[in-house]
Amino acid sequence: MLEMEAFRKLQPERKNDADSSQEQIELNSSVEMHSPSPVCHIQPRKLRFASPQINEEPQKRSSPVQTRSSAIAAVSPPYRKVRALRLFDTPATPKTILQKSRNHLSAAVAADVARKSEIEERPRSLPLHSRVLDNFQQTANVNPFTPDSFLARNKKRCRTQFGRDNLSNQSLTIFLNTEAENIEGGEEDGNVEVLQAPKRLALQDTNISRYQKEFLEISLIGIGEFGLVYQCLNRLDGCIYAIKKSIKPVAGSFFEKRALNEVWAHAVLGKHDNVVRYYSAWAEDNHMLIQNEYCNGGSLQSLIQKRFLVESELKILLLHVAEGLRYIHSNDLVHMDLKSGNIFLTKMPSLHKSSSTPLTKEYYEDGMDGIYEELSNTECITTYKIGDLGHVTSVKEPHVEEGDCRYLPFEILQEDFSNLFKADIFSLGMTLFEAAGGGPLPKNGPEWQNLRNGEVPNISTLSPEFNELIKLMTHPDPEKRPSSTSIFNHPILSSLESKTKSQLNQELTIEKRKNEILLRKLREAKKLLKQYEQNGANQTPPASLEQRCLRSYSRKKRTPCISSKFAQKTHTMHQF
Ligand SMILES: Nc1ncnc2c1ncn2[C@@H]1O[C@H](COP(=O)(O)OP(=O)(O)OP(=O)(O)O)[C@@H](O)[C@H]1O
Ligand SMILES: [Mg+2]
Repeated sequence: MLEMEAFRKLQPERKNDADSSQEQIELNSSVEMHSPSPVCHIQPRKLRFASPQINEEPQKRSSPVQTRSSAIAAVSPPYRKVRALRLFDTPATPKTILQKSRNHLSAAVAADVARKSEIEERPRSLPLHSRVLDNFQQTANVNPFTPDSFLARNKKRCRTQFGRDNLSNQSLTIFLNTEAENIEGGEEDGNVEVLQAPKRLALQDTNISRYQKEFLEISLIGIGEFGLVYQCLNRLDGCIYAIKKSIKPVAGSFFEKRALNEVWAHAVLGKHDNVVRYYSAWAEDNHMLIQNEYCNGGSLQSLIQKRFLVESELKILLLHVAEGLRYIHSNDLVHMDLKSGNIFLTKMPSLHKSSSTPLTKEYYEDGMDGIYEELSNTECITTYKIGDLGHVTSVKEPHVEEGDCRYLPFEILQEDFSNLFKADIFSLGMTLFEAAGGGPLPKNGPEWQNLRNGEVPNISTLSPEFNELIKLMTHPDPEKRPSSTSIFNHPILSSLESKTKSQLNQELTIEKRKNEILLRKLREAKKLLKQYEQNGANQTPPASLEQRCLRSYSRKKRTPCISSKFAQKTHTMHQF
């Protein structure tokens, strides 16, 4: 209740702090833009700001002997974002990462930055190319989510220094090993201070102007708590991308860490079919920009706002997201903000049109209507992708920045981070429940508690097995929840799991191509037959061809809608 009280108190404070223009867009929610008439779906969610008094509050932890259900009942509402602010003096004047890292910048840089920050409150762009900073040019971040970075696990943040032209994996590994050894040695000597790990490269030092030069902005497609997302065309490669631009300048603010975290996570995880693909990231005018794959189907959240998913669709959603999670978890990372607003859809036409002559009306009139229709129909294959990796953290060194409380399990709000994989499973269970029509999900109160007490209501449109699986995924005991791998192998997905999605896609494509080839052959054969008919009875067609064509023709006549059954259709074609 204290937290709720704090939350209420904070609302006006937050409004006062924000300038009026940014107030319009700085929604505590994810919003998707729909063209041509943009509609904003606002979802009140995360608490991001807190007063100093709250930070001073002693942290409330449940007694270890307290039962889970009574513990759940004791906490309401579940807003815990205040924890994040313990790092800072006040929300308005955070001890910035930039300030903290000054010791590690060269004297020239430090002096420069200090002078500039005195002059102006808001950090200014310092283009990379306009600065002559030898030390700076030899620095680079080491992504903390890569396996290499674990070699230097003692380090909280890394900024490495190595030869300009030796930026290979090998040199990086050597560097990290040396660094780790140095740190160990330093600890033995009791001289940890001297050997303290360097801080990361600040965004302010990497500002570069790319957005206008490289991209053509098409439209604003979404507004989140952290960023504005634009659909952009790359001027050079001609492809569409989603570019997420932080709403505020992040350099030197609390959000700098969040922004870099998202980039680091994307760079490590953006190579799976069920995770939004990452292309590049840069700092511009102290804003963070992330160039990602554009998902043309929008978010699951926007789909749910139009209609709920039926069980067959939910199975695909479950399969895809479980696969994405399996991949994330296999890297010892966790998402921590899985929800319908952070799952995106891509829709690809299932028909891979060949370069051959397209089927024409003639074949439609020739009784090929079913096949014509089927081949002309560009049905879409939906792929669900996990996006918004801003909360990703490593299970080995968790820095948990809690996501949306509507999807979070109780143990996370209790700061029990012992089984973070299962926290993602809980969030996925809640997402399925919401997508099936169980929403809108509560943010607090008895309903919120019931959902975390194992009392997830049955959804009448779902099979008992699917309802059971949702219950298992949202079980109050994290140990009882299935892992991403066991969900993937669950009997409910057995019909889908026997072949992977890409295998099925490939098979479908091959079959359709075969079909097109056979249709072309049929067309050619019919042409020949017509020619023979026109040339008169004196010209006898070769016996084999005549036989083949007639057989096919008669079969086609008997089954004018042969396309309705794919097997029947291919059987017919194979008569050739
Ligand atoms: N790759 C993408 N393709 C298409 N649309 C996207 C993409 N990324 C984001 N969007 C749109 O932008 C919205 C906000 O994106 P995102 O969730 O990444 O921002 P955020 O600021 O991190 O949000 P949050 O409020 O969840 O922290 C999404 O809900 C979605 O509508
Ligand atoms: Mg989001």
